Amino acid sequence: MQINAYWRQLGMQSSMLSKNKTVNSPLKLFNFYKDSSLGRMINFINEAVIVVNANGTIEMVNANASALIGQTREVLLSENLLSFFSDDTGKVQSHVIQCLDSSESETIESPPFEVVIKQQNKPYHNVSVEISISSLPEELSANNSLFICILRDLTLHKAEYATLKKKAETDFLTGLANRHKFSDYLTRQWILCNSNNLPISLILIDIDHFKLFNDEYGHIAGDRCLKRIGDLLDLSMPNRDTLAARYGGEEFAIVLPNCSAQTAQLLAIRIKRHLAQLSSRHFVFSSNSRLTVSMGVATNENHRYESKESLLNAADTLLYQAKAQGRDQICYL
Ligand SMILES: Nc1nc2c(ncn2[C@@H]2O[C@H](COP(=O)(O)OP(=O)(O)OP(=O)(O)O)[C@@H](O)[C@H]2O)c(=O)[nH]1
Repeated sequence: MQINAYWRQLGMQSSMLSKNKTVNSPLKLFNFYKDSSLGRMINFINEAVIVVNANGTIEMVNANASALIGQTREVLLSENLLSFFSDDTGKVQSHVIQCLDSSESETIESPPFEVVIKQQNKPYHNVSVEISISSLPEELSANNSLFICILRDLTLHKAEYATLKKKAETDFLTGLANRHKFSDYLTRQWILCNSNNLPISLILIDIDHFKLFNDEYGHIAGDRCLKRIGDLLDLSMPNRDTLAARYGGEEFAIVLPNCSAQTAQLLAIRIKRHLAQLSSRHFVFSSNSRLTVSMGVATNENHRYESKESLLNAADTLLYQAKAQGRDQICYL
């Protein structure tokens, strides 16, 4: 494909098209470069390496890069690097063009940036890649501005990051969100609900006399009890926006964005009923009484509270009111 026609097809600006840069046929250049020291060197680099000219046409490519894109070297050589990017916004294209559009005397070393590559051998399969672009010195370019692009597959890195992030946000014992995640989520949802004039509710749940349960059955049974309560809360969440978290030792919290006071109260009643059923079956003291919970429910409607901290304080006060009034009950305004 003619290079200028290619750029037009990509919708490039006419100023870019009119740049008077010397561009030889890629195949001709490939034959020229493949036996050069540069050509031999990139084959030994243990990274995916692509050399492009100022128009983005691929002039050299090593085996790692060819495997990453999922296309043979021969096919890649007649293509433009940008045609393999998945770039709906066009931001990556403009950035690459900016890097390649340097004057010939200028040395370019772009900080690495992320692009998504459409893998050619796996339809609809995209891979996130970090790319850095540097201009090659004149003696290696044979009078033709050349740029070396190093591509690093981010798939493994992203998977590891996701695993670590999940771990950092999860309570080890119950598998619910931990307090850190709860706090972040409440902050985000508080801002979102307030800016959209939507209510937001909070339920705090504290197990009654849990110390007695631990004293009677031991800490391992206590842990099992916390885990089962966590599972039940998780199963009771009405939608994906609702977040159940372990707030402290034997305390749980539920964030309910876009949820009215009435709906939050009904949910609290339902959860308490389910917990009572679970308790009657599994968590009964030798005195024959079962494990119970106390709950505080607060809702920010019509800007009742000035901050998320005030909402949290309100739910906490209501929870302690439930404790003070004899436990095993729900308090709300
Ligand atoms: N097994 C187990 N126990 C825990 C864990 N975290 C906190 N606890 C126990 O929870 C109990 C909390 O005791 P308190 O704060 O006195 O509260 P309580 O006995 O539930 O009494 P009230 O809240 O006043 O009804 C303590 O005995 C803690 O050891 C945990 O991860 N596992």
